[in-house]
Amino acid sequence: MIRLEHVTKTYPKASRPSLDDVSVSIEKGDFVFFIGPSGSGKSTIIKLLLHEIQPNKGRVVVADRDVTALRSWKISAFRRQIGCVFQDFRLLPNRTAYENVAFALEVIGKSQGVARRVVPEVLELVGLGGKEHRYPHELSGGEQQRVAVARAFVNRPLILLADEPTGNLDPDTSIEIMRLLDRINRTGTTVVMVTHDSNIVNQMRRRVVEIESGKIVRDQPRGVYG
Ligand SMILES: Nc1ncnc2c1ncn2[C@@H]1O[C@H](COP(=O)(O)OP(=O)(O)OP(=O)(O)O)[C@@H](O)[C@H]1O
Repeated sequence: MIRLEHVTKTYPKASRPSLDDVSVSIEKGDFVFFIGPSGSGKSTIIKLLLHEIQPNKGRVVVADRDVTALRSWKISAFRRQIGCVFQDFRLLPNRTAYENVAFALEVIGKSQGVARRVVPEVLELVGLGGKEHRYPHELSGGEQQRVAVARAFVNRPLILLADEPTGNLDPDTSIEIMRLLDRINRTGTTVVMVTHDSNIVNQMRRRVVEIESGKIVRDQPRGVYG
């Protein structure tokens, strides 16, 4: 589902590569944690997968597509296959939970009729039934992240990328969000998550890929934080 082949990324003006000859392969339906110290290159991987940045060397393959060769007019269709969740939720503040999720359908041209059917279903799935009409500021951090997960999942993406999704949440709320990601993974969605949260990694016992100074130093099935 995802392959990095000998990927090197050096940002402009940087003195050393942020990723240095990295190769990793992720199968359909996998659940993978990327861990490592601050600045080790984890978010750079996420940005490469989203085609936000290009590698200097190597190939990035996502959903059987060589992302490095993707034509610009194909980028938005490509990104539709990927749902994203971030540490800071990134909800639209002046739209309700329902509208935030419906917006993800709207931008890909789905009708309001489809939204009326699908959005309540997915909000129910993330445990927000009854809170559809709340604005983000009327929801707790955990609830806001549930909205973000619902928005990421509403198009049933092949891949869910989560960059520190529990970074702003307390331990109990973090576990609830992880349960949700686990459920989504069990529907066949490949989940790639960047995290510093050792509790979560140790509880989930999924594949762990550890990065240090732009290199993979550990790749372990059912790993722990270490
Ligand atoms: N746009 C940029 N321009 C120059 N250097 C960058 C840029 N983005 C990231 N870097 C550098 O690349 C390296 C890897 O950064 P990256 O954000 O991938 O790390 P990370 O592992 O996600 O860190 P954190 O856990 O703190 O989020 C760091 O040394 C960082 O300073």
